[in-house]
Amino acid sequence: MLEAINLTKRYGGHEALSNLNLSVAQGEIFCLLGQNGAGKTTTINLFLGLLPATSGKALINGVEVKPNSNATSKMIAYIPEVVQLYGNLSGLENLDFFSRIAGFRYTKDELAAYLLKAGLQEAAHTKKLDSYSKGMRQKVGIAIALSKNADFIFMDEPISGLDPKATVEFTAICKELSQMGKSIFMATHDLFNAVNVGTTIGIMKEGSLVYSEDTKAINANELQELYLKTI
Ligand SMILES: Nc1ncnc2c1ncn2[C@@H]1O[C@H](COP(=O)(O)OP(=O)(O)OP(=O)(O)O)[C@@H](O)[C@H]1O
Repeated sequence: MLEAINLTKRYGGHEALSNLNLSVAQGEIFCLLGQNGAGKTTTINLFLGLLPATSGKALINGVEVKPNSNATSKMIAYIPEVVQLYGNLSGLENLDFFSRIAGFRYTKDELAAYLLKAGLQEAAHTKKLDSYSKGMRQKVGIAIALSKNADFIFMDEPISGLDPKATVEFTAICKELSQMGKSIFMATHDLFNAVNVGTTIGIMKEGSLVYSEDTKAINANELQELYLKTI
């Protein structure tokens, strides 16, 4: 379970996040919407332990992130908009490198199995990252998350810039991860995709969570109308 309890972040005099309260259960996909500057990335960075909270708590499985980020970082994986990998290494070599950094050693077959599970076709495994599309890079990012046995996966704008086929593939992988019991927390600007992949939708405005609802309660058109009214 991910939890934010009265989580607040100020940068100097500017309150970027105000008393955020939310929880994300096992298998849930929480899609956080909001305009540029609403506080989505700040929220993710607080859970990743990259920033100290001004007040309140970010908890991962009941463990407060900031004083224990060595422990909580083992439970989480992060997929940014552009997954940063080594361009002169192959997908397999990148996965080997990053899983070793996380403390895991896998055989070549095990690494290949993670890449396949993340949807990366075998023919690409030994090609250099420089030749990969954005969608293929993201699949390596997901394979890294799987190889770390991370139960909580944070994603910041993961489908921005993906073509429709890569978006559909990415959505399918997210749903599979959720069925495996992983919790996903995703910041996105894509309302349609949020309704499609999310189990919960949140809307953030000026650092406050102003809407949070089960996706079953709303369709894409209703969400668009609500979003435009809300922000
Ligand atoms: N390191 C920082 N120092 C000062 N202000 C910051 C810093 N990082 C973010 N902010 C401010 O905090 C607010 C929230 O920013 P944040 O990046 O969390 O928004 P966001 O919802 O992720 O936006 P976007 O959709 O553009 O990524 C903004 O007003 C931003 O300018």
